Amino acid sequence: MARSLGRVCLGFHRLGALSSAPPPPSLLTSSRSVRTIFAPAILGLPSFFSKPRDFSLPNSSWGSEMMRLYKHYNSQCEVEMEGGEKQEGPWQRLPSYNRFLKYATGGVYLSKIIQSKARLFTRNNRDTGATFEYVLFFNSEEQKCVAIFQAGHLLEGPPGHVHGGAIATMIDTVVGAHANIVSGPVVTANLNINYRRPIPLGSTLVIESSLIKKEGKKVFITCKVTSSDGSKLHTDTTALFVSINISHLLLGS
Ligand SMILES: CCCCCCCC(=O)SCCNC(=O)CCNC(=O)[C@H](O)C(C)(C)COP(=O)(O)OP(=O)(O)OC[C@H]1O[C@@H](n2cnc3c(N)ncnc32)[C@H](O)[C@@H]1OP(=O)(O)O
Repeated sequence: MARSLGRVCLGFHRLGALSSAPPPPSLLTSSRSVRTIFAPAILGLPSFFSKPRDFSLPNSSWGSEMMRLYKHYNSQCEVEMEGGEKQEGPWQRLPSYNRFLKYATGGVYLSKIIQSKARLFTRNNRDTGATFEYVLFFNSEEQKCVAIFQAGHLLEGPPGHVHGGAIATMIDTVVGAHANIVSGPVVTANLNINYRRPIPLGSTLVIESSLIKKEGKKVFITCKVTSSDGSKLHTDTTALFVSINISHLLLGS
């Protein structure tokens, strides 16, 4: 009983933190200005009991293109100054965990069994490399987010190629993270994707989002999916995000 109460309290504590007044805490790896009011819940806060796995770090399934691009951006997250001093660079790697909010919409708590099993689906495949392998980097000066994405064999749609819904998932993940940084808690209101060329399974892709404008509660973002060398455009997207209060999700309104 005490244990389950503890879990509920932890849940409320998280939500309290999410819905509290600005300024939002910056809870990513560095103290720079990335706004992460939603991120601790979306990306999953470390539990008190075990060190969570950061899924944005390389694993053995990553191919050479994935590693090359990872190193390219990661090397710009921290730059060495004259005299060996290290400073934050233009890019920030966004850590990524597999837990999500513990609550369902409709104002009803999920059953304890479902709560304990709930996971962010892009980060929940035990067969490493089989589905979504990706890492996100954010550049606050340029207002750009870049994901490097390796599409695993279980994402098949048309024979040998990636399912359109899986591509949409990755786009929504990138533009969603971007909008969240810009504006705090948001949901996708509109995602308009043009599919230009099929994506072969196993490909490494670059997904790049750019902020167009923020207008009141609305955030407009564009996004392109290209081949890893940038020579092929696979999709282009416009997206609209709308800011929400966290109670919007709890009440299912
Ligand atoms: C790390 C992992 C990150 C993953 C991130 C993934 C993000 C997601 O996928 S979220 C899940 C998918 N999205 C959803 O479930 C959202 C469901 N929809 C909703 O909750 C609501 O319809 C919501 C919040 C979008 C809009 O609610 P609504 O009550 O219409 O908001 P409202 O305040 O009236 O509208 C705000 C503005 O947005 C505009 N707007 C709302 N929806 C749309 C739309 N679909 N198209 C164009 N404009 C829209 C309104 O016209 C209004 O404009 P203005 O301020 O100029 O009058």
